[in-house]
Amino acid sequence: QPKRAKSDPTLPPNWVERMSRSRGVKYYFNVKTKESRWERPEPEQEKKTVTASHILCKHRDSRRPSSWREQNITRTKEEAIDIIKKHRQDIVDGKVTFEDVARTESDCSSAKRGGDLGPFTHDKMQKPFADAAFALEVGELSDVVISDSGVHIIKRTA
Ligand SMILES: Cn1nc(-c2ccccc2)cc1C(=O)N[C@H](Cc1nc2ccccc2[nH]1)C(=O)O
Repeated sequence: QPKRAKSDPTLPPNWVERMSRSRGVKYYFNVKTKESRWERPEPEQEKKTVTASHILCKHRDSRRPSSWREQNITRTKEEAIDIIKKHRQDIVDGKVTFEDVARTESDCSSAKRGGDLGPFTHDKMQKPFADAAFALEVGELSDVVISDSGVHIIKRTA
């Protein structure tokens, strides 16, 4: 009889709560899809999606301080905020397009698509990012958004 996964009534079907040995924090695992995620899946997962692009500037305390553009990222969080603010000003001033900045400057692997993340439901992204993205009107540019990944600006595209 296989060990039954501890089923938690407040989790959606097939989701179980686990403990990450390496980080010593809880994470969630879907025994059916084998998907794992840090964010707790909400029972009434919103099916509403937004489509957005972002520019990410990582820093030395980012969840993964490495990217396609820089093997070992050592800038401070404050420096990352300054960099993102400069990008945002250049975009607002019309000196550059969001997509062109994302393509060369973003520390996210979505850079190759001009920062496009595609459509996503609220539960799929880290909360601060999802909250900011879902608060935008289509076409709107966010203020600076801080997540465990680093410092972002977000443009909602649909
Ligand atoms: C959420 N996501 N989508 C892509 C993506 C999408 C389309 C095409 C290629 C990559 C990459 C990622 C991703 O998590 N990238 C991380 C950085 C990161 N952390 C994020 C947190 C919230 C939203 C986007 C984020 N991107 C990385 O490259 O280290």
